[in-house]
Amino acid sequence: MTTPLAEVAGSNATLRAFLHGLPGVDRVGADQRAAILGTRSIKTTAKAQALDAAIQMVDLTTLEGADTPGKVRAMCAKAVHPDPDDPTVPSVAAVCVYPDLVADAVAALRGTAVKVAAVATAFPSGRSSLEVKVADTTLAVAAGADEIDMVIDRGAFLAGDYRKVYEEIAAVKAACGAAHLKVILETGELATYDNVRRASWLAMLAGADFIKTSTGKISPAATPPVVLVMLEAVRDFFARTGRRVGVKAAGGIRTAKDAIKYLVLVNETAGEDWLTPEYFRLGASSLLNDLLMQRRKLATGRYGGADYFTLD
Ligand SMILES: O=C[C@H](O)COP(=O)(O)O
Repeated sequence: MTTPLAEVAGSNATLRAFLHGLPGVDRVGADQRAAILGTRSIKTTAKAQALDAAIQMVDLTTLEGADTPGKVRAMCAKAVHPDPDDPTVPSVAAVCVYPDLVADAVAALRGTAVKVAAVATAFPSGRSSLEVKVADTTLAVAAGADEIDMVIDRGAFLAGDYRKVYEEIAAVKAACGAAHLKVILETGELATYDNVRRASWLAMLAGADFIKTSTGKISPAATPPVVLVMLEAVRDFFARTGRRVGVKAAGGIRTAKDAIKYLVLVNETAGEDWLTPEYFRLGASSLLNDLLMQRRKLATGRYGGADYFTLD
């Protein structure tokens, strides 16, 4: 890694040389380390803090073709007051919706600290022209989105056309203006941990504010070893550049137990500076209720039951 980073993106050849010059990921080592960290137990007091931290890091998500303005408004109400009977429960970080529902979410969240994230760039496949992807982003930002979750062109990435992926991310970042850009790698389609590391660096070089595992539409989605590899990438990128990029684990995260495993992974890999909604998010459509149930169980000794809370 001797090329100055400013020169790395000059051509596809320089990008390829840089990305393929990154140290290879020890697959067995990454799997084992993630598994070991996943078994770490934490004290009851730390668990209470971890549950609240996890709630504050949730991007409460609905990404269905059948989404309606009413469903988004209900989700926004839940995002602000996850448990209306318990005002001590913190709000989540953001809601995440399709671009056409941004205006409804913005109206519902006005005056609150909850951000509005929009998936853009022909989510989830990313199969459209750059013009369409930039327009998708521009419209979502104009409607009030604070954050844009874009997908990379996995076809171009897997074909080795890194420059195309870089240019798309840079163009979408420019279209974001003040909005934060989360770049979805769709790790379940990248085949190897080495590719996850390369895609992470490529996204960061192109200007990502966050790197995100998955769309939630492909299996496997977020897994602890993949998130570990991404956390190592943001840590190493920060050491090299002084710029702190966030990580969003998204897709298939359903339980408080799994959410806490990710927080342990963040703490042990990137460090506690990343343990804030500014730098770590959990993208999930149906995690919040389990976090609320476990929180209540810890406070009262009893489970409230899933039907006690409004639907995720
Ligand atoms: O960005 C977040 C994901 O789409 C959520 O996926 P999920 O429905 O598996 O929780």
